[in-house]
Amino acid sequence: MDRATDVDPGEPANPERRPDPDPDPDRDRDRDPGFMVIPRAASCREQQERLSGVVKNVHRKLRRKYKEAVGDFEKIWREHCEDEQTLSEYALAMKNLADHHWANKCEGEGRIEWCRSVCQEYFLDGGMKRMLEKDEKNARLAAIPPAAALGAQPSTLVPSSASHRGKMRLLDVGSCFNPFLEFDEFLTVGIDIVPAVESVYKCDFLNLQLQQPLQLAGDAVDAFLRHLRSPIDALPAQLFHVAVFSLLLSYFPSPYQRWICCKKAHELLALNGLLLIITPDSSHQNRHALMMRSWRVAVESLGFRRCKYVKFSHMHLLAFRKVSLATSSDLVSRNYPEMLYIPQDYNANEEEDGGEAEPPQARSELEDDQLAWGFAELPEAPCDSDSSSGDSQSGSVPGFQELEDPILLQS
Ligand SMILES: C[S@@+](CC[C@H](N)C(=O)[O-])C[C@H]1O[C@@H](n2cnc3c(N)ncnc32)[C@H](O)[C@@H]1O
Repeated sequence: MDRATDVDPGEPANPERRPDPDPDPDRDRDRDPGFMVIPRAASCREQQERLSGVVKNVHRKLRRKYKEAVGDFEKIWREHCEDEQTLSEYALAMKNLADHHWANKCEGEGRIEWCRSVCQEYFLDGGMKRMLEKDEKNARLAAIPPAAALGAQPSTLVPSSASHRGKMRLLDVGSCFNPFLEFDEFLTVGIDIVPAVESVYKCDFLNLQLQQPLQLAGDAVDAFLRHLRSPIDALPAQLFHVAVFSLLLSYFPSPYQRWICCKKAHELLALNGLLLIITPDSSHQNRHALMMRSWRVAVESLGFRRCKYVKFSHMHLLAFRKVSLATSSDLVSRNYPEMLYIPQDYNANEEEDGGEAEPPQARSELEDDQLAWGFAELPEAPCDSDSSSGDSQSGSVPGFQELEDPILLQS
């Protein structure tokens, strides 16, 4: 059993501590990794490292099991989801980090605020309308001679639904502590395999069943969402305006599960809905440009188009809009799921060195394919046809210990 889970919260883990001449109810909690109460004596940094250790151990253990079992993910995943003690400790640790260590914007780097502002701009301040008009203009330019296009009239095909009314229906996958619930502009549905708070529904997104879209008016759809019950096993397609994967995809040990998630998000979103992906990385923004390019190609192949990309010091933040109802992926000619890799997928010895590895040096055909156009992948790069302005913060060069799941380690 892992150190972090080998603790009975009802008993001090180390019997040598007894008898206690000066019993302090919080003292054992200070020492036991199973307790998530904020200790008085330990420094903020130590608390944060301990909590992030609990979280990182779960990620590592899952990756290790996946590698050892040579990819029999279904069995490993089932066992993982049944390990309630480990997952509850994980959920508490994440909530504790969010409540006590990431409350300061620069610690969690305002990822939730970023999602909020992207949605505001896109749905409420005319961003979607501008993008649709641009699409239409580009389509006209592609179809008719440029001279004629110069005299083209303003858009007539942009649907009136491009201006949003009512609440934005937001699905937060891996929500843990339901960070979007407090915002009035969203009708939030938070789901997680192990919710840290009651308002989050229990749901395994990997195994979520999809149903036919609801044929209901907007108000009735809202009512449907307000009456969901835990656990959620199935949801109708095209239900949401926004799907958020905040620090979700790197939880999974294989690119294929990340792919399944993106595919499900595509089906659950209405046309022109947004998929927001946030993934940890403390490296300088150019270091994993190839990886981000690769993610873009994979996600776009599902019928999305990237509309925003920002690099914060410790994470990448991407917004994709759903531009077609059909999924266009051709899995025969290109292995799109494999494109959703993360550095940890290639690190065989992460338990020993705790560091981060790069993909193998010898390039595969796939990487060769990407390399030709990969180097230009920079946040808000001019090649990003949909880019609207946005802050792009360059990352600081991380210390060695910050390399793996860095967001969980920063002080
Ligand atoms: C690193 S936490 C991120 C929490 C939160 N979104 C944030 O940004 O702080 C990842 C969360 O994803 C959840 N998760 C992992 N696999 C999941 C799945 N298949 N379905 C739903 N939630 C999942 C975990 O339980 C965990 O709470």
